[in-house]
Amino acid sequence: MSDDKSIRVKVIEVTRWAPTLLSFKVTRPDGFKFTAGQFVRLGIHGKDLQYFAQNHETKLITSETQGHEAQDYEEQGYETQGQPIDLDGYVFRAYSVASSPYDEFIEFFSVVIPQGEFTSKVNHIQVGDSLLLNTTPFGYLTLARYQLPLPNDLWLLATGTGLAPFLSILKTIDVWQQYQRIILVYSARTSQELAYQAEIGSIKSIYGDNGAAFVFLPIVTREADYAGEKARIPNLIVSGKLTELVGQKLDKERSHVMLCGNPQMVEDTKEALKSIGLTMNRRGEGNIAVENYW
Ligand SMILES: Cc1cc2nc3c(=O)[nH]c(=O)nc-3n(C[C@H](O)[C@H](O)[C@H](O)COP(=O)(O)OP(=O)(O)OC[C@H]3O[C@@H](n4cnc5c(N)ncnc54)[C@H](O)[C@@H]3O)c2cc1C
Repeated sequence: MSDDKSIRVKVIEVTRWAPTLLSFKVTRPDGFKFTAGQFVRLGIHGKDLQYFAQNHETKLITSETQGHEAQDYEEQGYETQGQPIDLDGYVFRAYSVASSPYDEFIEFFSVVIPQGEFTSKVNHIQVGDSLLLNTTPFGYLTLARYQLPLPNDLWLLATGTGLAPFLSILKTIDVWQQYQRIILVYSARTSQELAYQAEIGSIKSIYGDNGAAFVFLPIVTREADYAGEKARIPNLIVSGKLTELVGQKLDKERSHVMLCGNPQMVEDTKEALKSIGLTMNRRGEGNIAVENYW
């Protein structure tokens, strides 16, 4: 099995936020273009990861069936770019791009599911490892889906790694020029799992200076002594507390809303938004756009 869209990319940076949460940057394939908010398919194979080559126990499990060690791939190199790659044994998953379309690298923000076929391997990635990136970008969680004229406010509501497409959107200059206010609501289980806080803190000054006003509302759902907001996003909408916390009304006339992450949160939030009069976006019209992660 092979395809000519998958390109070998090299891991150039890994950041660990929490035991089950990490980000990684990979080299950007020549000519690879995407729109902020889109996702790609990433492929992983234990033979391309140094950990599996070095870890004796795991090597016993993987090497017999998977053949090569990471070193072999260093030697075969990344010059396989553009050539069909044998995809046998690779596990592919959808991943939103977290980096800006203008960046020279591509960044991803990943959960680790201990029994997950893909992420149990991603958990061990190190600088120098390689992954496959299918260079066809997918998805409509992008600004292009909305018809002009745009309303005043853009609400970006994320749980967990559902933050990724919004980071990419916030790292474009257009979004800051097209809206008057951008509100990012980011919910995680614990404060440790609220990743990218420093980056979010400086994002407006880098990409949106003189552009839209920015409100960032971090929320945790499972940490009893967290000093900030502890609530679920749908409840905040229905109770009207979101308006109070953000200082801005979420309404049909002036808001676009994008939701991304946990399907239950997406479903409940959609219903909460509909209950206050917002509508799903179809063919450019309506307020709400969504992306489910599983
Ligand atoms: C359009 C799209 C974009 C995606 N973008 C990302 C992304 O940017 N980052 C990312 O980590 N994942 C993303 N995912 C999910 C990703 O494709 C995988 O499901 C995830 O990496 C787990 O893979 P796995 O093989 O280890 O486990 P899987 O067998 O795929 O999933 C096992 C279970 O883990 C849970 N799960 C899956 N993904 C997540 C998650 N992100 N957070 C919390 N629990 C989860 C679900 O309960 C799922 O049933 C995206 C999915 C879709 C459809």
